[in-house]
Amino acid sequence: MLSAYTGSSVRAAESPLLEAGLGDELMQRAAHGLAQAAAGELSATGGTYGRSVVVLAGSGNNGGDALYAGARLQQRGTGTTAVLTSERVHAPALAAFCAAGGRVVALSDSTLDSAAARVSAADLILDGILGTGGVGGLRGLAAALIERVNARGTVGTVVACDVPSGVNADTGEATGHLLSADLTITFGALKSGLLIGAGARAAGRVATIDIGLGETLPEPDLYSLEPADFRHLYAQPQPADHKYSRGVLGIAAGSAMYPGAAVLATGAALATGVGMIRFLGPERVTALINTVHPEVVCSQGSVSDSHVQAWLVGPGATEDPGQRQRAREAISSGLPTIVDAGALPLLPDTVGAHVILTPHAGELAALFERRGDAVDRTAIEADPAGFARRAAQATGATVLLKGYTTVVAASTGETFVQANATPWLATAGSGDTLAGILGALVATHAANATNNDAGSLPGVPPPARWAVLAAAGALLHGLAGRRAAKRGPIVVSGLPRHIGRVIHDLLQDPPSTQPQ
Ligand SMILES: NC(=O)C1=CN([C@@H]2O[C@H](COP(=O)(O)OP(=O)(O)OC[C@H]3O[C@@H](n4cnc5c(N)ncnc54)[C@H](OP(=O)(O)O)[C@@H]3O)[C@@H](O)[C@H]2O)[C@H](O)CC1
Ligand SMILES: [K+]
Repeated sequence: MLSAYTGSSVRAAESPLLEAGLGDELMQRAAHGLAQAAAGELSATGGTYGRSVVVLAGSGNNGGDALYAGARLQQRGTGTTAVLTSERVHAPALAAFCAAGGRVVALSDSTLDSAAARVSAADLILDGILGTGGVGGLRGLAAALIERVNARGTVGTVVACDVPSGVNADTGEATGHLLSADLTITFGALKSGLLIGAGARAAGRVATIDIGLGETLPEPDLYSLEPADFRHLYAQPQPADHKYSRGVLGIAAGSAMYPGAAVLATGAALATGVGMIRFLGPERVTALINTVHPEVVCSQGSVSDSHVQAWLVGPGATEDPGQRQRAREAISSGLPTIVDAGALPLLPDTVGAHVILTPHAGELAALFERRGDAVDRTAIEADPAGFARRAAQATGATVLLKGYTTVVAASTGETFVQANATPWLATAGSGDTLAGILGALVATHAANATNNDAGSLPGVPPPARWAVLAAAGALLHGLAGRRAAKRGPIVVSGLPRHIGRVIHDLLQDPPSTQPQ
């Protein structure tokens, strides 16, 4: 499991060390790590000697890190040019850079175009314009430079120093022009903004350099499950198990208008592995489920008459009064319940953490609006972790917010971010399969909760266990999507096949499915 910290908390962790006079030491460690990583990138594409490197250096310590790293690369034989984007610059770092033989270009209206051309043609670019001290997107000459560079394109590798400049290290928000990185080398601790939203998209591969903050770091701001975590969270069948002890999932999904959502959610739940599924719905939908998934027990009955360990309600069930009634009863049943799509508007004022909401940004905006808290969808997309937390706190539920990166917030504040998905999963029916996966994980967990520790990870407090499971579901869904997309566009009804294969791979030691 990865732990990430806000830029502000890393700065706070640095401050006692800075007060103790260790500022230069920290910066040298950062610059060493950055130069090593940059040299590695150059070596992989033909070596360091004679290669052209451009250092984009802003006014603060981020520019200082990049200039010191540039000096080290120059000493290894690169031809290095620093483009200073501000009149202010970290003076000792610039002196070291010049002493190593680096060339310097001060950015001005008259040098903008030639500097942009140089950046575009460089073998490697170190982006040190802004780090954790940045406020808002790039401005002034720095913004104009990046706009021109993006218009020309880059031929070399872009390595971001700490964060891609202009990305908010706390939230991942990014406004204005941004130079997307191939690799981000971040210092002291992984920054939250590199895991979420625009920051995650701009960061490329991310590596963390230890600069000795160690004990001074506070509790993490965000967690992210890795493939190796999955087998500690998945309740594997035991020899004494039978279909009831494995967990029974109740599903009330689909309607005459949207029967397909029920098929997709049920198929994904079956592929995730569950003892039994009891399916409730109108006759037309149960007939379809019986045909497509003959192992499912179907009826037109009620929630209170169905003995299950967990519920999944809502996919494709928008207009159907019977399905709405079942959703209401499931939500108030006290059993773990996945509340998706058409069931979201039926949520009472407050629920417990065992109720897992699965909105996308538009559905979350509607949820806030129903509670008299008008929030724009784009605001949610810009700060998904902040709004998922706000929704979890307001409702008491566990909130899984779907998007390019999926965020899961526990009502107690612990937050998970999973960036395992592929844009190919942005297709109709994808959310229904995620809901099915979650339903199966929660039902098997509920059935197994007393005899194993599925759903608990060291370091994550027990109240967040539903959030951990939901994050595991997002991980599985994302990896299954990636596997499916290897053969081109995803056909969602074929996803269950990949879910099964990914589970098989994740349960190996070590897991053979790696994030790509
Ligand atoms: N503290 C340490 O010893 C270590 C820091 N590390 C690195 O330092 C950065 C954080 O450095 P800091 O100097 O605090 O901030 P930045 O380098 O990010 O730059 C802030 C200055 O940039 C200007 N600014 C702010 N917002 C913008 C913007 N939107 N567009 C353009 N310029 C902006 C502003 O200066 P002005 O003169 O313009 O007011 C800020 O002062 C951290 O990210 C690490 O890379 C190392 O980790 C080592 C230890
Ligand atoms: K940067």
